[in-house]
Amino acid sequence: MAQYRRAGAAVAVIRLHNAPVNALSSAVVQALAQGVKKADLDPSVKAVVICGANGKFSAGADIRTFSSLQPRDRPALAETVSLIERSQKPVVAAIEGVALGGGLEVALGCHYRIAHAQARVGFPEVLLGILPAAEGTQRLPRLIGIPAALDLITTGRHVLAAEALKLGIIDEIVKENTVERAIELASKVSGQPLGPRKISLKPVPDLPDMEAILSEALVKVKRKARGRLSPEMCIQAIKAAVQLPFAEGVEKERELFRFLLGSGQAKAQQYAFFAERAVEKWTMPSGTSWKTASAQPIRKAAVIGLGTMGRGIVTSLVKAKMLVVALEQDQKQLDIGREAVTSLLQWEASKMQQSGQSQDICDPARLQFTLDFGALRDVDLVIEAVFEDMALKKEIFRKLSTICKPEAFLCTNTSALDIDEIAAVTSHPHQVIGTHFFSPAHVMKLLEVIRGHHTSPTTIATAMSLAKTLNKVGVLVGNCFGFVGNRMMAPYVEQAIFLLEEGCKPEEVDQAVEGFGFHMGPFRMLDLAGLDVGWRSRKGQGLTGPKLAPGTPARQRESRRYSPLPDFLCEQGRYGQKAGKGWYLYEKPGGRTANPDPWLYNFLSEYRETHGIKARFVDQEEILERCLYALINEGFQILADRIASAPEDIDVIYIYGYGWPTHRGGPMFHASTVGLPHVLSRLQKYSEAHPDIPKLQPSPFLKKLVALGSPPLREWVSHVRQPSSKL
Ligand SMILES: CCCCCCCC(=O)CC(=O)SCCNC(=O)CCNC(=O)[C@H](O)C(C)(C)COP(=O)(O)OP(=O)(O)OC[C@H]1O[C@@H](n2cnc3c(N)ncnc32)[C@H](O)[C@@H]1OP(=O)(O)O
Ligand SMILES: NC(=O)C1=CN([C@@H]2O[C@H](COP(=O)(O)OP(=O)(O)OC[C@H]3O[C@@H](n4cnc5c(N)ncnc54)[C@H](O)[C@@H]3O)[C@@H](O)[C@H]2O)C=CC1
Repeated sequence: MAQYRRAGAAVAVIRLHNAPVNALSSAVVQALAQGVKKADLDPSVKAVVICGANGKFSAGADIRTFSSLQPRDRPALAETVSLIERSQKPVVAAIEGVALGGGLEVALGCHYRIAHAQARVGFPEVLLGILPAAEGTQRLPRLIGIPAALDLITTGRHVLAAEALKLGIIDEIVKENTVERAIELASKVSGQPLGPRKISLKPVPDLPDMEAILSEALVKVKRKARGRLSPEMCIQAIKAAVQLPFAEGVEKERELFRFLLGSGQAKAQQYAFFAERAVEKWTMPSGTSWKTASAQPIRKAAVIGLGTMGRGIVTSLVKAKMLVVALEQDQKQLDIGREAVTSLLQWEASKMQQSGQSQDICDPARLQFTLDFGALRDVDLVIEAVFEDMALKKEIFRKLSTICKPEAFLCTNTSALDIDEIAAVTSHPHQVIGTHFFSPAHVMKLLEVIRGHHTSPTTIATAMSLAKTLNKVGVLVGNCFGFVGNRMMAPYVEQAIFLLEEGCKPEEVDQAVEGFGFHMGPFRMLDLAGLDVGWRSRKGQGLTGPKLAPGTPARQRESRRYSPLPDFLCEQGRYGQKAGKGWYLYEKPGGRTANPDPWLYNFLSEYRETHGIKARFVDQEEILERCLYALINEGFQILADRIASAPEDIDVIYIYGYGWPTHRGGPMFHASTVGLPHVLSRLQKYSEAHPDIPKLQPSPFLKKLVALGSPPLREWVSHVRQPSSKL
């Protein structure tokens, strides 16, 4: 928990010990406090060093214990941090690996801080829905000033040792032997006055425009947070550091922490933290899992197609220091792709430079642009990102099967198509897998990994490991049209469009959804993605266009309600942002500011008139419930079909791929929070009102869970019927 030893004659070393990240459980905190007291009482000890086992200082408070914390609990960690600072003997923090959250608070209680060059420090609490509650919001501003403290505490970003030194968080960087150097320093400074080293005694560095800085920060976080409480509370705590003496500031910090802890958002964000880690531990319905399958190393990869997705995928691979072959269909597209990739890599390099990281990512020797499939002979893995066209994809995979080495992994970035159909044209279907990146692929953290019927565990392990290498979160899912993410998106978008027919404006629907916390409402999202994408898919399915049977009613397909509104927009060339008009009007083609469009209002009125629809007022509650509960309902069906193996998989996909607000924990977590009987009853109500919309009819699995008394989310999958014909 915390080992106490003597180093030389006069220095005591306290080593935090709680694998894997030295989380500060109450036992660790207690042992740390005992160590500090013991050193203080021992006259032969002249100085103390605090460090962590396994090359890590500490990743902070033990998040797993938060669910059992009562809002009234006194944070023992804060008392220990004070105890360290009050020590009569100099205490030096030797920071290796990470000092995050409570870990950094412990370090700030120390009188000196030495860090290894690769160490990272930060206050990520805001990302867990809380704030640094062991006096961190009061010490950090005193140490580094208000603007830098605001940045660190409200974003939760990790800071590398070099930046931490510049900011004044640490006193010294070492390249090796961090603990030994800390022991040397401790010996050297013993006997020196400690007053100037106690951060709590320092004033917050004054600035003439302090009020303005704090108010601007508040406006900024409110705009970005979309209903998330913790960033705003962090600012209030920092404000207390400016306005109140230390002890009163600490009281305020505790009060805000208690409020956040009881808010429900903290629970959702902590669930999301563990869900992200749980999805790494994938299991196939056969029982094969991450424990037994091993990934193959990928040194050289190829990307086919350098359009919207391919260029971002290439950038991600290059950033991860892989050798990359980038292939296009003709010289013109190759030149366009090369230019796009080069500028993305330059942008990445400048970002890395700003954060003090090395930026040798643009090394041209690692990247080869070609039109020649022969250049793919020795690659370990290929990612196909050509047009969403089954015939074209099959042609490519047939070619890959003959050209690539037999052990190469063949991945497709298709957003919805059947992985098995693609795999069937190759001679190694067990090495074919879906790797569904999200746009922009070099930014978005999600990688939906789709296993086909024949995909081998090694192929899955390799794709999941690729996600990690690319600094993404891989989620393994089953094969069906749209997989998990896009399959759930379909009923959500469908409801949004039906709501327009019934009387809403696009901005009303978007505002309701954005008010819930989404980055973007459905119509802004559709305009960004391009309306032609869905139009092509609907034409392919015969829902519109030349394949549509003559005489098909305009608003019905196979006795289900259908809205031709998006088809009509596409027929008018209103493809969204790229065309300068879609559901909104933009300042120019490619413009980004969505303005309400009077043309669309007229168009909607005429459409309603033509089809005899009487426009009605739809309130925010109905907008939200119809869009979100239709999406969640599909999530239950996906669990029942065993396309996702746990609700956490769905939630992580929605948080990282579709901008679902983290403070609401993901769609399935949200359903568990509002209560399954409530979701069921609302779906029942809406499906009775709209019997021609099958996606509003409650999933039998949701009904089953309600009948079982709504068990907690972690038990849902144990109630899924086995086995499923899908697998
Ligand atoms: C008692 C009441 C006190 C109230 C006072 C409040 C005091 C505060 O101010 C509150 C806090 O400290 S909150 C904690 C702040 N710290 C963090 O958010 C760091 C979270 N961890 C990380 O970022 C990465 O794990 C990290 C960068 C550290 C490592 O990343 P890796 O990719 O190498 O490894 P992971 O797979 O993420 O993690 C390995 C295993 O460790 C578990 N874990 C990580 N941090 C934890 C933490 N702080 N508490 C408990 N478990 C933690 C993680 O879940 C994973 O476990 P398994 O999934 O079982 O393997
Ligand atoms: N655009 C998006 O937001 C997302 C798209 N996807 C999927 O990714 C794939 C690619 O989509 P986008 O990048 O949007 O398409 P895109 O139209 O922007 O780019 C496709 C590229 O493939 C190239 N290409 C076509 N045939 C080729 C061939 N025979 N050999 C080499 N290159 C060829 C084209 O020249 C073009 O540059 C599709 O399957 C799509 O469904 C997946 C996730 C998101």
